Amino acid sequence: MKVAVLGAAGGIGQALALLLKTQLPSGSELSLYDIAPVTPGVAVDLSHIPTPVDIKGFCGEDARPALIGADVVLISAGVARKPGMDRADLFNVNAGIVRNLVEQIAHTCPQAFIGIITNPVNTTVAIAADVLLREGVYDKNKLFGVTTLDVIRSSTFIAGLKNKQPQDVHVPVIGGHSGVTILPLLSQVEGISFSEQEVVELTRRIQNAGTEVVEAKAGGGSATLSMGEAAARFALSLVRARLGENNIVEYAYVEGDGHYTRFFAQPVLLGQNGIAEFLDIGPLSRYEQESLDSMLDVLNKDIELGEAFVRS
Ligand SMILES: NC(=O)c1ccc[n+]([C@@H]2O[C@H](COP(=O)([O-])OP(=O)(O)OC[C@H]3O[C@@H](n4cnc5c(N)ncnc54)[C@H](O)[C@@H]3O)[C@@H](O)[C@H]2O)c1
Ligand SMILES: O=C(O)C[C@H](O)C(=O)O
Repeated sequence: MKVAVLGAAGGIGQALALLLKTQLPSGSELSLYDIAPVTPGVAVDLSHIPTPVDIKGFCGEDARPALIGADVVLISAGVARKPGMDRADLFNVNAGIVRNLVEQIAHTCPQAFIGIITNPVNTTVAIAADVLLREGVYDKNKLFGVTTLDVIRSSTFIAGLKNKQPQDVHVPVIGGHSGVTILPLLSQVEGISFSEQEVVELTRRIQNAGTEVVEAKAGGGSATLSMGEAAARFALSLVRARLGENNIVEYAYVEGDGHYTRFFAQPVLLGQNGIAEFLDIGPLSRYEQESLDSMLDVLNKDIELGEAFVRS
């Protein structure tokens, strides 16, 4: 099993690489790529950790040497937010980076599962899909926008509020990955009930959690360590599914049946060939249904921006 991380010298990339070096199954290969010249050194550094995971680092303009034979590719290459910006402000730089890297994936490891972390995820996933489509290798069951950070944040915040163990609190988060498009389904959290005010306040906190980190870092970037953990969890689920483990369900921003928008974060059952089944989002409360209805315009515009970028 070979996992490649593109953007591996960055804040997320290094945290993710560390977690993968220590948690990938025995015999796995970890391939680190970034334009930054430090990247081979990051790999040498990690290689001194005594785990049975082989690791190599690559830098420069050409990602292909890092991608040869990759089964799973995670993309966190690109710029991150500073205070006062929203995720859409990253589009101008990150759209081109994602397009370029996905072109190289299409030519080098077209069968790989691809997890897109680079923001704005609502748009970069559409870019990735249409690049793969243009190259004739798109399989919608193998492309994922990584929204796991919204899921783990929700567990943390609710556990804190309700005095529970975070690992026991499971929260579906649907829609997309920015502002109002992030919709936690608090009505589906088992064993916990919320007042109307708690629902409104928790939903807002989960939607603004990225900004909470950006402001706390005061110009030093956005979430990297919690995202490293989230991305590792998601990547390890992809790896386990690809190796044949059953019953792995994750939430991710994927191209489903288009019932809401072309891409939508929803639960998916993973299998050896990617998404084995697109699962239903389940019953919604009135508040959740109204929130869902009112996010669709925003999400559609984010997606159209990505589609137009690839067409241009
Ligand atoms: N999906 C999510 O939930 C989520 C969460 C947090 C951050 N993010 C996003 O992830 C991205 C990365 O964040 P970060 O904090 O790691 O940023 P960072 O600046 O620390 O790291 C980004 C890395 O990308 C590299 N890079 C830039 N252009 C490249 C290219 N063309 N090829 C290869 N590497 C390239 C840089 O050299 C750098 O090492 C941002 O867009 C951020 O908004 C997404
Ligand atoms: O908020 C950001 O810009 C980074 C990331 O999308 C997050 O949710 O933390």
